[in-house]
Amino acid sequence: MYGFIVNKTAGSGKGHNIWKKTEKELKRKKVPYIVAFTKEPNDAGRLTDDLLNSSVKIVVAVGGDGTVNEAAAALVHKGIPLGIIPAGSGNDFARSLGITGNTQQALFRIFKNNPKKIDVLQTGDRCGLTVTGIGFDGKVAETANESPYKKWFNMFGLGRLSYTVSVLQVLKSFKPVNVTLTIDGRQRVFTDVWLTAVANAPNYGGNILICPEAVNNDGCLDICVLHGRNKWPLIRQIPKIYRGKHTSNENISFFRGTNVDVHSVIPFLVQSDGELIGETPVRVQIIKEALTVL
Ligand SMILES: Nc1ncnc2c1ncn2[C@@H]1O[C@H](COP(=O)(O)OP(=O)(O)OP(=O)(O)O)[C@@H](O)[C@H]1O
Repeated sequence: MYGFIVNKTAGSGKGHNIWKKTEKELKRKKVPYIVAFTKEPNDAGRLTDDLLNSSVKIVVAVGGDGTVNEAAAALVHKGIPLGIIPAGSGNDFARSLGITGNTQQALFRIFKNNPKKIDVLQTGDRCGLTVTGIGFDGKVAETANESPYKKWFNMFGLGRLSYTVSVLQVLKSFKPVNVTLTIDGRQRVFTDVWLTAVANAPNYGGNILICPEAVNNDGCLDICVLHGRNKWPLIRQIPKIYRGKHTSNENISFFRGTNVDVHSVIPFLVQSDGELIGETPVRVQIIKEALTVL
């Protein structure tokens, strides 16, 4: 039995149409399923907990990164696989697994039932699947999520552009600060840090390849630090950062580890999977093979 958790409001209402398509296909194929609809934030986690107490053998999240994140957090170490039908504006985690926006293909992938164990990020007490971003993109997540244009871009199928517009907005006012990273016990101090990205998957923010080498089942965090007093050298790198080609630059440093503590002189906002989750100081750890995905 499949258990579907559906956020009809994901992608500014795209979730509703995508569920209609999915349901039609399930009925056509006479697939046994139950469905529960989210009504507010955190419902996906609660509804997944309910499904774990039923005869459901596979949980499928129909929504964006927020919905998928909540369902995944409830499935950590439970061994029940998570399938995804992308319906959000970013869909970064789905994309990192190679799941496209084609609903039928996403559903066929679930029916194929080829489970894979992956690592997850733990940021404070929160579970994450893609990237925890500290500093610049914490502010970008706040700006994008509160922006009136996110809804409009979504309506025209241009959800990824809302992140780009937010990046440009935050660039105007953001002030870098000194940051200390302690990676597996080794301390590193950076001046004028814009962003520390701690990744389990290469992409975030609508397919920005911030840590192009990140792999979700290698037991490692990939860490990228953007630093420098002057913003222009970093701005010039933005097109390269989008394509993951920013790997040799004096203002950009990469590290690997299993555990990183991030302290900043002034508190920096922290986002994980696109949701604001707090401020520095923060600890991010990898939890090896904690989630099974389809
Ligand atoms: N019925 C609902 N009404 C309002 N908010 C909801 C509802 N159901 C879920 N939510 C919340 O909406 C938030 C956004 O949902 P989701 O991430 O699925 O879509 P999105 O923001 O459009 O996509 P993405 O995160 O990929 O950009 C989630 O954090 C979720 O908790």
